[in-house]
Amino acid sequence: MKDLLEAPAFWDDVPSFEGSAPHIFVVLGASGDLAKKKIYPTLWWLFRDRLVPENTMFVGYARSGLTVAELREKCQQYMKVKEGEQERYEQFWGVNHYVRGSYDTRRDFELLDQEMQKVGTARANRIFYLALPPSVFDVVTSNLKACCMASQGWSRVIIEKPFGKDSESSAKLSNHLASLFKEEELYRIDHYLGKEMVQNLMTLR
Ligand SMILES: NC(=O)C1=CN([C@@H]2O[C@H](COP(=O)(O)OP(=O)(O)OC[C@H]3O[C@@H](n4cnc5c(N)ncnc54)[C@H](OP(=O)(O)O)[C@@H]3O)[C@@H](O)[C@H]2O)C=CC1
Ligand SMILES: O=C1O[C@H](COP(=O)(O)O)[C@@H](O)[C@H](O)[C@H]1O
Repeated sequence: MKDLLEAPAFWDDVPSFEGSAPHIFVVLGASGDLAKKKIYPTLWWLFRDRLVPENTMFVGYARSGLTVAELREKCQQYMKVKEGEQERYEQFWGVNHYVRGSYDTRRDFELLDQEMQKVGTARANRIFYLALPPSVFDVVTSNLKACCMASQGWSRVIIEKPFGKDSESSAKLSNHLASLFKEEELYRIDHYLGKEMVQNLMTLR
């Protein structure tokens, strides 16, 4: 598995990296801990290394009334900006936007959709990252489905663990998501599986 992931030929052949297509990456819960410590730093490093399509916009969404400058300040200590990267770093924040809104109000998701229409084109692909407590996964995904799907491009929803707290709540979440999205539109992430120690479990055993 590790060999496969590391083989350059594997990545060279990936057909779905749409380098010139416009993309909008939305961080829901942008004001939170996961967003500042993991998501924005990772987005910055991908942007810095030109591993996201050139024409990508980022939109943060949360109930807190933040400006992009305030969001930037919250993330600052985790971004690890090195010498010589400042110009690219400014470019990164230059393509960032922020929308204030609640998780259970449809009107706010309509406004998020309007912002996405403003910053991107109709054919932009949309990626939604739920950096949110599991208590709002249901209502947020319902509102995304109702108001925020890409009109011409594709849409994807990414959820960070936990996917429920027992088999019943996990099944409930899975059924809810399956009622809204096709399986290929969903990504479930457990960043711990990317940790070196976890990846070395096979060797350790
Ligand atoms: N922090 C981490 O390192 C990791 C987190 N996770 C998972 O990621 C998700 C987000 O975690 P994290 O960022 O730490 O969480 P936070 O508690 O920081 O929540 C993220 C944002 O969600 C909003 N929020 C918080 N509590 C509630 C609530 N009760 N109802 C509605 N909105 C709320 C807040 O934004 P606002 O008030 O502005 O709307 C907050 O900034 C969780 O599922 C967590 O388990 C997984 C791995 C690591
Ligand atoms: O998933 C989790 O991640 C957080 C952060 O871990 P980090 O080592 O990547 O900083 C961790 O605190 C939490 O216990 C774990 O469930």
